[in-house]
Amino acid sequence: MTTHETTDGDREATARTDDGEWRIILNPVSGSGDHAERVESLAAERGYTVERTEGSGDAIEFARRAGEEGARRVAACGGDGTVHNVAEGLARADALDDVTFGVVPGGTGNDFAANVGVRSVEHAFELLETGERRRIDLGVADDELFTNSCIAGLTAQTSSQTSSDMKEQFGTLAYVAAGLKTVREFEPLHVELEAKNDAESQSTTWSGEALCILVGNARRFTDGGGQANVEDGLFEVTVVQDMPTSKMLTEAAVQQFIGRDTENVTQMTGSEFHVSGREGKDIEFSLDGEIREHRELTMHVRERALELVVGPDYEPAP
Ligand SMILES: Nc1ncnc2c1ncn2[C@@H]1O[C@H](COP(=O)(O)OP(=O)(O)OP(=O)(O)O)[C@@H](O)[C@H]1O
Repeated sequence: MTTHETTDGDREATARTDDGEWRIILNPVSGSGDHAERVESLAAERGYTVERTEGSGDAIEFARRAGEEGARRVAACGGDGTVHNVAEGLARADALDDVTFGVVPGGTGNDFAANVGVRSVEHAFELLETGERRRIDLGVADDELFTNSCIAGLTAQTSSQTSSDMKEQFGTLAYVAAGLKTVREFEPLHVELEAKNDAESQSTTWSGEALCILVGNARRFTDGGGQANVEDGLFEVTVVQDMPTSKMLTEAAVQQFIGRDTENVTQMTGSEFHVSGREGKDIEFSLDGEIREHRELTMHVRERALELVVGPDYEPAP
């Protein structure tokens, strides 16, 4: 039994069905699809419950049900999309405050797991028992949660084709340049952007033609300290302005050399971020790799909204 504070201060008792064990929502087709049996057997040894998804909406539904049934420990096993969907399902059940969240990497990129120091399936199982718990920020894009990042533009289409190693090794511009090579035609985004920092009543605006907009909550984009701090209540936003590919490759080299951003790359931070297209067309956004379309989008940070099991290498702002 736990109690919840209601808005008018009354304490409301809620029956919960916590049995103290983990409930793992498993995407059996993520990554190379060879993790499911291993995960099920590790879970069975420990008496954890595994729920296998059978279709694309299942992870959200299973997580929502877990939240409604009062599960206290819920883990997502899959890639970034699975983590995204499980967090979203818990939010829909209004259960984020009541749950400890775990990540078992079983996807292709596993960016989120890597960012929070979870190295492998076996490592994840060790951590579920003994790992440190931290409260991390979540992003909200209109009504949908994201854990890692919200990306618009070129990289929204290509992020799934570029490994996270590559992003880390070569930095944002090289990553974007690599994206350009894989897409024959790409129209830059004509956008107006505004980042607001509520705590400091500051706002930064940008308008122009962007190749991509990277809004990071936890994701590592550049090797020069460009990772968003996942506990500071702020997004780290990187905007890459449209420029010829040849220039981009030169800038990528410069960026690599000086370790910070260049003329055509703008950085902003804020607890709120607004993107609006100037051409009345929908813009494709990748929320943790899940593609959505919006004509405009408002994002805000839910500061320290989720208790997460992290690995020993975890640092909020490496
Ligand atoms: N049983 C299933 N059958 C088909 N699709 C599924 C199933 N379960 C989940 N999905 C879909 O799989 C996608 C999530 O894949 P996920 O991102 O976790 O793996 P990945 O793409 O291999 O890894 P990463 O995003 O880390 O590179 C979601 O879009 C989800 O809807």
